Amino acid sequence: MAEKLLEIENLTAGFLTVGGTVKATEHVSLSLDKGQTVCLVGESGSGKSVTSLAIMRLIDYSGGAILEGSIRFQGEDLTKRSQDEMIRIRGNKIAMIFQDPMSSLNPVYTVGDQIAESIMLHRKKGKKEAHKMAVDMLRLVGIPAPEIRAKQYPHELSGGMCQRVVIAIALACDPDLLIADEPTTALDVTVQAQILDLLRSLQKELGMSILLITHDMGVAAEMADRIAVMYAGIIVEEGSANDIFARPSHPYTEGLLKSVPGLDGSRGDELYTIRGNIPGLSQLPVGCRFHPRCPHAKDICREKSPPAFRVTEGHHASCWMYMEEGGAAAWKNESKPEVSR
Ligand SMILES: Nc1ncnc2c1ncn2[C@@H]1O[C@H](COP(=O)(O)OP(=O)(O)OP(=O)(O)O)[C@@H](O)[C@H]1O
Ligand code: NI
Repeated sequence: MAEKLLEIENLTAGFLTVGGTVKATEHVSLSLDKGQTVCLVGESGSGKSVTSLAIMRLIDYSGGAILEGSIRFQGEDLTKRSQDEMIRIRGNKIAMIFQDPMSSLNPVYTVGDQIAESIMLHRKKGKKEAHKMAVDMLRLVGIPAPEIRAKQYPHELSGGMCQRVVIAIALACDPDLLIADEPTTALDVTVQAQILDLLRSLQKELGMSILLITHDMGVAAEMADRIAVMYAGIIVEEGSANDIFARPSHPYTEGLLKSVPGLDGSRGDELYTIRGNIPGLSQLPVGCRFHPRCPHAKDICREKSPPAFRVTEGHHASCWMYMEEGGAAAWKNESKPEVSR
């Protein structure tokens, strides 16, 4: 059995607003094994970042709170830790990188200084050694002429290089878990592919686990061992990447796949868009949250929220079509002809 690193159970997190408490994630369960990459995928506003902020307990600082559930990391429940204890965990065992590399770097310090700072803080090294290690880190993340680059400021580096520096800073503490929230969204496609390659090779080399947050199924296809699809604050489908791509079992997942060129086997000349928009937190529909946009919605979908049904071992989908045997096949047949093998 693979070793569990992170086990989120029933996580509900939300914000206090003038109109009362709004829940940005509800009953989210997700787990990640040692060395694994799990992708959390969904449209903008689905609650991906809130989930990562909850894991890091940074949500407490953005006007939010964990309302229910547990987050077991290496066997301890992070929801029960004090912020002082979290500071140690955040720096040393869990690292996080964000979408915009420029805003994560300090413009007035050289990149070498910034990496060295992180090394001094987390690895208790002296200044000289930390600077030497910073150059090694720059080399590790694939920056050419690292000795020279270390003495430069962020504005002297390209966006892709800055993101490599941000990754170096995150890895300076040798984390067991790296949470990457849309790490390549701000970068152009070629650089994006390079950064994803880098993350993959670093993961192999360092053995860390990655929770990768993305709205892009193409990125998930490249990176994920497992995929959790999030919609309006809940996980609507979860399974191995192979299962999700071979047999997307929630209409929302299928919509996401159809909207990416080439992923569903089509040539991508006629791209699909899921009709409508994701609902706001204060206007969540009754029943299945996806039903107003779902091409297969039935009466029950408008009335009751579906539980997670088992599609196959380790693959679940929260869609009423799974209630009756053969139901899944029923909606699949409406939208796609049977593939003969
Ligand atoms: N500080 C906050 N106060 C109130 N509501 C918030 C706050 N932060 C996020 N939300 C709400 O929580 C919901 C989920 O937001 P979240 O940032 O997790 O989405 P996301 O899936 O990461 O989207 P994106 O792809 O745009 O980053 C949204 O409806 C958002 O408006
Ligand atoms: Ni986000």
